[in-house]
Parts: sequence; C-alpha cells; structure tokens
Amino acid sequence: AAHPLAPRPVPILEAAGLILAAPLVAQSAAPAADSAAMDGYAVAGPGPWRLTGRRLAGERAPAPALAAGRAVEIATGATVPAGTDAVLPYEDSAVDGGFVTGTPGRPHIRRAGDHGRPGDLLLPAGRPVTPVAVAAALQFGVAEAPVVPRPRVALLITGDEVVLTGSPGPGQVRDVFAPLVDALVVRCGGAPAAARLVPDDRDALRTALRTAGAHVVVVSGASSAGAADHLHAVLDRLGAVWLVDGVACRPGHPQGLAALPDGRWVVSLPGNPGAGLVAALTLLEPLVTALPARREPPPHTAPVTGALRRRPGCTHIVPVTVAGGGPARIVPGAGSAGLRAVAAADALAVIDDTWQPGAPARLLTLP
Ligand SMILES: Nc1nc2c(c(=O)[nH]1)N[C@H]1C(S)=C(S)[C@@H](COP(=O)(O)OP(=O)(O)OC[C@H]3O[C@@H](n4cnc5c(N)ncnc54)[C@H](O)[C@@H]3O)O[C@H]1N2
Ligand code: MOO
Repeated sequence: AAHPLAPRPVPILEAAGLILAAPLVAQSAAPAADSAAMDGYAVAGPGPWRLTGRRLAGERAPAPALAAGRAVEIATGATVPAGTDAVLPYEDSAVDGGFVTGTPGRPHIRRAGDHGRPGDLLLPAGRPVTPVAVAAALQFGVAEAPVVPRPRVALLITGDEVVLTGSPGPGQVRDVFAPLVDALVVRCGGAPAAARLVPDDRDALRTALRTAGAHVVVVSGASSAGAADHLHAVLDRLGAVWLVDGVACRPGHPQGLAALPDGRWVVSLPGNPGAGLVAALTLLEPLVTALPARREPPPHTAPVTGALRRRPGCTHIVPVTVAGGGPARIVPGAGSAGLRAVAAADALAVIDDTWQPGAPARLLTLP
C-alpha cells in the first residue's frame, strides 16, 4: 500500500477534508474573557443597583470595574466589568428612577476559558478536519492545521484521435476521461490538475511524464500493444517499477500501476472508456485515497442477479442497478468501449469466477 504524503501545516480555512497528522490544539481561550450570557444588566453587590452606563459586544477598551451597588446595561457576549457578580436578564429585572431592581438567580456569566484554554485538545491525530472542526479551530485561535496534504493528480490524455473540446471531426473522438478522473480524484481527497493532451509519440509522452509536477500521473490510452501504445517502453526508459501490469479482469485488463524513481506514481488507464473507468475505480481511487491518509470505506457487497457471458479465469466488472433493498441487477449490454449501460447504473459489481446468479458480489460506487 502507498504511504501517506509527508504532513505539513496548512491554513485552517484550506484544511477541511484533510486528515490531521498531529493533534489540533487550542491556541487561545474561549471565551477570551468573562462575558455576559444574557442581554440585561451586570450588577455588583446587593441591589438595588444604580445604572451607570452601557456595555455592548465588541467594545475594545476594558470596562471600568463595577463597584458594589452599581449596574451597567450589557449585551450577550460583551466582556463583563471586573467586580460583576451576576447578569440580570431584562425579563428578570426592572428599571425605575435610574435604579435596577430584581433578584439574581444564575449568574449568567461565561468565565474566560469555560469552553477551553490554550493547550486543550480539540481533535486527536488521524481524525478528518470537518467543517465543524474548522469552525471550532477558529473559535480557539488556530491559524494552521497539521495535516496530510492532498495529492496532486495530473491527467495525460494520449491518442492523436482524441479532442478535448467541441464535436469530434472524422476520425476523432471526444475525450471522456477528464471529467471522470476529476470527479473521482476530488471524491477521494486529491487535487486534480488540468488535463493535457499528449500526441502519440514516444518522446512527447516521455517529456510529458518527466515534467508532470504531480504526485500521481494518470495516463489514458497507450496501454496496449498497438503501434502507438508507447507507455510501457517510455516507463521502462524512465526506470519505473511496475507494481501492477495488467489485471485478469474484463473490461480493463491492460490497466497498470508503476512507481517512478522520484517517488511519483503512474496509473495507466486503458483507452477504451469502460475499461479506463474500471481502472480508475480499482487502481487510481485506492491510491489517491491512501496518499492523503484517508480510510477506504468498508467494502460494500450485495446479492447480484442477471445474465452474464463469462470468460473463464477472469473477473468481470459489470454495471448494476440497486433499487429498494432487492438484489443488484446486471444492466445488459455493457462492454469495454461504450458508456451507455454504465451511465444508467448505480454501481459496478465485481463478479469473480465462483459467482452464480443471486450470490453476493462486491460493489464499486460510480462517480
Ligand atoms: N493486440 C491487442 N490489442 C488490444 C488489446 C490486446 O490485448 N492486444 N487489448 C484491447 C483492450 S482490452 C483495450 S482496453 C485497449 C486498450 O487500448 P489503449 O490503452 O492502448 O488505448 P488506445 O488504443 O489509445 O484506445 C483504445 C480505444 O479507446 C479510445 N480512446 C482512447 N482515449 C480516449 C479518450 N480520452 N476518450 C475517449 N475515448 C478514448 C480510442 O479512440 C480507441 O477506440 O486495447 C485493445 N487492443
Ligand atoms: O479490457 Mo479492455 O480493457 O476490455 O476494454
């Protein structure tokens, strides 16, 4: 399995979705000072109290101390003057002739540090920084979070016939991988870079691989045995080590995973769209999940029914619909090139050699 990337501090507002590499610790107290928990009157000593002023939230100057027998009108959240014994809510008090009367019950004062103090643990290492955790960090003066960063993922699209925009002309096809890979990378915690088109040329592919400044380089196409399929030769030239070089599955058998000597990963997606999608789910997604130290969701299995033409010794990865608690049903008509069946499906089912209709199979969630 891939090791997570090296941790580093990132600004707290950019940390949501990342995993803490070290505990998140409060830097300041909340509340920062003793403050009113109700709108009303801060009072000192026994009443009645002479009303001497008003204290609103946000005032920067420290309030003058409150002597016994005095009161100031105060807003929720405002710092209470030193000497305050209680805050009398408006609804429990009355003002007459410049004096406040009432019977203090609970003090209605939040003491400095009641919610937490500098050094208090907000979240332990290993937890994800959720939007709520970001909010809590802001409450406790945290500017940066020590996190495992997002891996950057670059997509190199090979194929002289492929166009990235507009309608394809004669002999051309419109790229399908940029939106698929982007969505998948984002959902598992990576940061996608803009996709680049690379001509079917060995030197161009080598240069593109050498200069792709990313943790993971995804290459679509060029995976197979054709005259223009240069990926194997180029990666061998670059000194890459193949960790997966073909998988006994349909579609997607020419998929691959390689490690470059500088530590970058290369994921090879077969050019056939259905095959590339399978490879993105089975190789790219687990890799991009591991690099930011995310946990893979527990495998989801369900009984699967339907008909399947099978090739012995080979795992089949087929689109299924999942409705209303019943078994998952194989969507007919799927292949390695067309995406119509898979677009109408809820998941891909991983059907191994031993499967019989109705038996459980692992489901992969489609992007
Ligand atoms: N002699 C053999 N030929 C093939 C084998 C084999 O084992 N021996 N395997 C077949 C299988 S299975 C697959 S899958 C493909 C994989 O091909 P490549 O990864 O080399 O991809 P290409 O040849 O460039 O393209 C295949 C197909 O996909 C279309 N394509 C490519 N890129 C895109 C894109 N970005 N968006 C949409 N469509 C794309 C391309 O036009 C071709 O139609 O090899 C088989 N051949
Ligand atoms: O396995 Mo290919 O990858 O069937 O289309």
